[in-house]
Amino acid sequence: MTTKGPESEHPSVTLFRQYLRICTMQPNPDYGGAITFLEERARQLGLSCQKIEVVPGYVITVLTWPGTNPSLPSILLNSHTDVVPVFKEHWHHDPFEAFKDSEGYIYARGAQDMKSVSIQYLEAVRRLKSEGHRFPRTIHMTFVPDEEVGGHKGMELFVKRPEFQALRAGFALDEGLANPTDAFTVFYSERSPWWVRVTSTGKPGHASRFIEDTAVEKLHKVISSILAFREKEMQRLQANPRLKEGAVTSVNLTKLEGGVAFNVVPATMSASFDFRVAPDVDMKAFEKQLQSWCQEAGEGVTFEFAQKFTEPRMTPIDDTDPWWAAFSGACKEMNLTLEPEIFPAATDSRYIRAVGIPALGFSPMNRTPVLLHDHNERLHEAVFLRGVDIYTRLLSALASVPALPGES
Ligand SMILES: CSCC[C@H](NC=O)C(=O)O
Ligand SMILES: [Zn+2]
Ligand SMILES: [Zn+2]
Repeated sequence: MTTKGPESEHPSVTLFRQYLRICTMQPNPDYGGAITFLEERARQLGLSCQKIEVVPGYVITVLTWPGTNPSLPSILLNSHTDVVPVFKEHWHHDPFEAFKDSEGYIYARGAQDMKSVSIQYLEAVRRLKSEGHRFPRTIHMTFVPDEEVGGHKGMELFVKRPEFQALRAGFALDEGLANPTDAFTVFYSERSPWWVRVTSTGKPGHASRFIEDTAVEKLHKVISSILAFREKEMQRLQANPRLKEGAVTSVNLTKLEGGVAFNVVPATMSASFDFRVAPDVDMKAFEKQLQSWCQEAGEGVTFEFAQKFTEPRMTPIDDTDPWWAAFSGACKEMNLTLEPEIFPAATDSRYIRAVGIPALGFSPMNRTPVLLHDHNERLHEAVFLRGVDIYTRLLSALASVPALPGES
């Protein structure tokens, strides 16, 4: 591909790179900078801009393009403004410079997750507006904080607010993942994060002795049970090529804490696990399973949750569903191949679905390696620009879905 000089760069790419330069990295995101940028976009696009502070310092920004039939439920385009931390020494370019190499790859934290999508929404709306289109359904673009640390000060609170109800969302789009093949992945559900800390207590003493009933011995038993379960789920995934990662439950041991000295047997030890529970799992039974793994290990072994989501939902993906028909129909017209899957991690879609709004996770990045949260996160400008084209068609289709039975 020939390299274009900066003077010939597509304005959507320039805007994308400007947004990437705002350092909204956790744990100290420059949310103010992002909001100022979005307010300016609203002004330029002639859209109204609402700001809803759900917790002091945590603002949801909503840009609205009214439809011609405001009595119809709206289309919600959600994206989060925060990004995850970087290990700067592993990057080939400054992660907040949005460097574009001679081939057209844009390197930046947030290039895939998910500042690309935010700008693609905005640029698709800009294009449709400038071409003079109007659609029956209102389109709201929500820009939310806090997603990367769980959304507890973002979307989780927002969906319970009257301002959210007032948007009257009938259908939502949120983030997905890149796909290295020619196809595009679309997510109709997601696994539920369960962060579990197991704490074991036992007899302390001098570390030169064979002390019985130690905290470590019992914790070791729990770890073995959970890692055996991990192995079983992994085998189940590997044995069935039809199963994708999101369809089984995963777990990783992510923290071990305890101990005071080499020669002191500690009275307490803990292990932290990141479970991602598949949406078809009976959650009550699964919690009982956790309980029995702890009980079987002996006295004084307990567990607590640092994160527990229990309301997974599936967005319909059969052709009789009008939203899916509009989404997949528009993709078909563009000759895009879709691969519907369950999102393996967690996004704000889980809160949207849990209040009864169908949502699809979709980030239009094909022929792109999955680099979210990774070093050298990058996106090719051509893939980015094609994404704007794709949203242009998708929004036209979704915002034109006629009144559904029961909608007025
Ligand atoms: C479970 S709260 C943290 C949410 C986070 N989301 C994106 O990576 C994730 O770890 O899935
Ligand atoms: Zn994300
Ligand atoms: Zn992320």
